[in-house]
Amino acid sequence: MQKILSSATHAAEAVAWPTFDEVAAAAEAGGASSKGRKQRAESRKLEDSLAAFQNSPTVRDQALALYINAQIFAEVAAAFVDFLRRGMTPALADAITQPSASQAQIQNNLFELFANFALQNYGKEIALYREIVHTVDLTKPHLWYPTARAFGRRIVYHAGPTNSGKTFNALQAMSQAGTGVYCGPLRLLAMEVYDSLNAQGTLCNLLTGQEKREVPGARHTACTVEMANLNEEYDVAVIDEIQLLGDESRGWAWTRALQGLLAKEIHICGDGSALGLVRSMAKQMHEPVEVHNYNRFTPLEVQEGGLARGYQDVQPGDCIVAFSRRDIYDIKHTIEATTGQRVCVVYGALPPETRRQQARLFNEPGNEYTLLVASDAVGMGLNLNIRRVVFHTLHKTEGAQRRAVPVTQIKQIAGRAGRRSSEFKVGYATCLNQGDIPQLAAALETPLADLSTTAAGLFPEFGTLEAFAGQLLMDEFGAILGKFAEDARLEGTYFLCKQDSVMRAARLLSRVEGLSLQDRFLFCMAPANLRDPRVASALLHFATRYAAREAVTLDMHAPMAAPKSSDGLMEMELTHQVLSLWLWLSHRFQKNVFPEQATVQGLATKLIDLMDEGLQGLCAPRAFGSGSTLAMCSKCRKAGPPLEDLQTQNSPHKTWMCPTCRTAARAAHKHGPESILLEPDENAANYLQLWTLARRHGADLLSDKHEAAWWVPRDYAGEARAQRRTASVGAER
Ligand SMILES: Nc1ncnc2c1ncn2[C@@H]1O[C@H](COP(=O)(O)OP(=O)(O)OP(=O)(O)O)[C@@H](O)[C@H]1O
Repeated sequence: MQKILSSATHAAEAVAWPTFDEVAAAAEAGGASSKGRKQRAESRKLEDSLAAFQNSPTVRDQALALYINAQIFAEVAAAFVDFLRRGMTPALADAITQPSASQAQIQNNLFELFANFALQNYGKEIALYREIVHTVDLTKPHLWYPTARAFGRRIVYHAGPTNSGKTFNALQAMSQAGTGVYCGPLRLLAMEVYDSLNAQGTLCNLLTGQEKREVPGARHTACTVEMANLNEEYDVAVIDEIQLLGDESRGWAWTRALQGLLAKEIHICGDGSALGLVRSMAKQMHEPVEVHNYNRFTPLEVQEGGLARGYQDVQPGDCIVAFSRRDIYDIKHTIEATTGQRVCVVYGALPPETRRQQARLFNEPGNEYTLLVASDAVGMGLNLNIRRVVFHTLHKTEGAQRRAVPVTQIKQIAGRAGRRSSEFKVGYATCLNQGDIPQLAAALETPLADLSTTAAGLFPEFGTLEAFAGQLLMDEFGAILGKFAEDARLEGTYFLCKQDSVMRAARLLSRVEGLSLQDRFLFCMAPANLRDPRVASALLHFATRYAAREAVTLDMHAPMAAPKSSDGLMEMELTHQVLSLWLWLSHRFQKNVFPEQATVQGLATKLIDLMDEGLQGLCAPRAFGSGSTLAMCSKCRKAGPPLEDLQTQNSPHKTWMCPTCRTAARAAHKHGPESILLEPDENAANYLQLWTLARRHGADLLSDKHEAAWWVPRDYAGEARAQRRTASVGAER
């Protein structure tokens, strides 16, 4: 502020400006002199100058430096102009209207008077806003962890491509230390580390959002990064996949761990793209960074040509990567039907235990499971005996957008081929379609140094939000969060993580009364796929019971039998998600409010067993055996039933179309080519209402009821946000 006040004295040497005290005394004395009044009445320039000051965006911005925000500026500026009119001495009128001064000079001088006026008359409002601004000052998050700053830490960055031994070496350092913690991006990875350390004889606990396994005597812990305990002291901490600092939703968890862990040595593993960012964060923290560079153990080669005859050309050891659940099962079906080989599946919506079980089946030599079909979830964590990665496509459909798979992800996924611990000494990568291969080759050739993670994510801790809310006197959680995002001050190194899912939960729970701000914060932070109405209604139900001070029990029973179809399996995946949500909450609220945790855990385990069993039976090769030629959708080119099956149905059509494309074509015919696929993702609470509405408007429900998408006439789109939904292969933590 000092700077602003003194800057006001540059201008208008020609006529001396009265001081603030002189103007205030004149105003106090009961008004301006008659000359002042006369001049005020006569001089348009005087009024124009005052109006220009009051409406100037520059002045408005300058006022922010005085902590006069946009909300109160109009009021303060109007009161100030009124004050000037009351204190309009001839000297002041002359100064404002002097012909030799520019508008900017006059505004500068007026600003000095304005600053004094505001400080004297709006001190309380200014102090309040100053506090708010400081609460949301996210420019120096490393200062949020004073104990860590005083701990004398050292950062060791293990940088290299996939399959180069980074994690192995970091874990060696951790297991050899007296105490240690591993912070991983997935539950599955935390479980792998927990298992392997315990198997080696280094006792290790497991801590994820959903479970806590304490091993007596353990001095090491494997956890998911969000669960990192910043109050515990360690000799060595490992933070895996450090480039996820830049993840738009979860980046805050890596930033928090990197800045807040109390460990003498922080070993971070990643592809090297975050090195620059980590160096600059370390500089702020005054901590040294030591870099260990790694090279891949085995070569990785691109295979030209793709799969000439489609999935009939797969070979044992192949991992096909697709980006939607529906594609994964279509491919599994096609391969099993045409080749007679058995296929394992791995995708994010499967519980981690099931994914590990599928990986074990695939890795085990001598069984019939020689192939794997996976989503991008395969890119991290599992040790797999993959010879070749085959990309089904290099585009992902997210919401309404079709986007190229990012280069870092292509590298990470393709890098799974030819793992050191596997039997394959060279890894290969290719694409189903030959046309995608140049994109694949270019991605794999892109040097890691060219990919940089430029900013780290942040998300407010509850305490910060609470202080902010207290000052605003707001109690609607969604509005508080929105205002926080609006007012947050950030600088280049940091960004505020996306809040979509938290906001969605806030809207869903907005009518539940009886939740404290902290309760609401916890319910909204729970990892839950609220786009699914069943999960959304479960969250609503849990919060409502909790708010009514009733025990939050689960009225669920384990299914009697393993699922027999992909739909049946999806039902179980959803049930498992609800159980996971309940377990996550049960670890954060009192045990008596979420009772019988062990029973729910048991139910989840039973469900996982049934899913494992179901997956083994699912899509077993049908009687028509291998070698059948499958119909191919004339639009999307997905495989369908065997051609001979279609022929026996005396199908009059020479071409075949899959149910999705058929529905789309029917919708285009009925509603016009402009018809669109609608998904009500805005607020899961009104899902059923939208469904009813959409049906009433004649929308066509897609064949897969869980995909919750409808083709509707374009003019219906105004009633809800239209967006294409992809099946959830979602990321899990
Ligand atoms: N020195 C070693 N001795 C024995 N096995 C090793 C050694 N280094 C690495 N490995 C094995 O090689 C494989 C790849 O190592 P690691 O997982 O550490 O690689 P990474 O660079 O972290 O890869 P990613 O990022 O893909 O996980 C693992 O199976 C690991 O156990």
